[in-house]
Amino acid sequence: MTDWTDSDTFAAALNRAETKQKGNCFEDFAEGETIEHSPGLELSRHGSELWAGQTLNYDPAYWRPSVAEERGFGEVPVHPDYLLACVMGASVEDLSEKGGYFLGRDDLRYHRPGVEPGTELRVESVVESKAESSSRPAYGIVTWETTGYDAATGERLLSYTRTNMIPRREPLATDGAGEGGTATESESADAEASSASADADLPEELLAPEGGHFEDFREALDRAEGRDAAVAYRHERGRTVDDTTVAQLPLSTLNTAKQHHNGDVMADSPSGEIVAYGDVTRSIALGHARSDERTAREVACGDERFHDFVTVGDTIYGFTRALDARETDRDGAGEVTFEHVAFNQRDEPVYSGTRTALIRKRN
Ligand SMILES: CC(C)(COP(=O)(O)OP(=O)(O)OC[C@H]1O[C@@H](n2cnc3c(N)ncnc32)[C@H](O)[C@@H]1OP(=O)(O)O)[C@@H](O)C(=O)NCCC(=O)NCCSC(=O)C[C@H](O)C(=O)O
Repeated sequence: MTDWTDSDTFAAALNRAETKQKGNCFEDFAEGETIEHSPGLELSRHGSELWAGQTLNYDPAYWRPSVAEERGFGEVPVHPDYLLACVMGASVEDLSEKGGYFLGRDDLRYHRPGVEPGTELRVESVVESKAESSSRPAYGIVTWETTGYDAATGERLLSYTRTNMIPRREPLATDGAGEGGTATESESADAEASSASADADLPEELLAPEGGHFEDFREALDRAEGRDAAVAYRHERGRTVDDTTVAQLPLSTLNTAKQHHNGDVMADSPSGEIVAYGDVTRSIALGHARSDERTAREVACGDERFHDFVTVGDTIYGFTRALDARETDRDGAGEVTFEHVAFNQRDEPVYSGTRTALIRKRN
């Protein structure tokens, strides 16, 4: 009788057995196709608190009923970054579980402020475009528009477009040119020269707002007006990425991308180990920025890019540039647009994106 667990027999069995595939390759997506994702989870207060706690997002409106009520929320809503991760999480199995880099996201919109725990999600994506990658023949580049709905009412909660590199089933035939690899010496020399001259490109003065209210951003932007100055500052906090942030947070939002939990597969990838989910990196940087502002509501994000891998042991810091501050007809708040950059302990940017939020005024 065959001993299937004999090591040679088992190795042969593994070699011959078909692997039941999960996820989709580049070839599986058709432009214009609509993909209805499996239902995903019911938003929970526990999940929201886990996400917000681990990413240092401590705005009490997402923790305490009395503060939520003061801010005009019916009950304590789930944190917007957790909502985003849950919408994206439900889409990963169909869109990006095969692996490949999360390159960026555009046009993130929060359609309903204050989404309550207990809301069941329905998530849908449309394949917006597909392109070959000229630098990486083993991958293609796919952009989807994803929308998360309240399953009970059909109301849109959040939407965005995101772009990933997605493995091809069959790598493109190439002449070997442009396959990536390490930077040549002359490229490295160029990089050094450009870094040396980069400081010269910065405005003469980098100004920080006095406080975190709308008026503080308006006043700092007014001060910078007409001068060689920008409103740009860094945040003191850092968060070292650990097993919880790398694997637990994405898995708790049903994100099955192997990059975050399968060290065996990732040992053969460019990072050599598991990497942080882009939305964890982003959420930590936004948490640092929000800790230095009086946020009333998240409005939108755009031009989000993931510049480099984050692995366990890396520390994520935040840098913010205030771009604009506008009066609104909303009582007690004005609208501010920022650019946020997450960077690691080597001062290398790992994420950047713009964000518009309603910022409370001084009473
Ligand atoms: C991904 C990188 C390794 C790429 O770096 P680099 O080698 O410098 O390449 P390029 O910048 O030239 O980009 C390669 C090609 O990709 C196209 N590209 C890049 N960004 C976009 C974009 N926003 N939209 C469309 N196309 C884009 C370029 O044009 C190039 O095309 P081509 O020349 O034809 O090949 C590096 O950036 C990197 O390491 N980034 C970090 C990635 C990361 O860590 N992401 C987060 C973790 S993974 C994750 O979160 C997965 C998630 O759970 C999920 O399921 O999605």
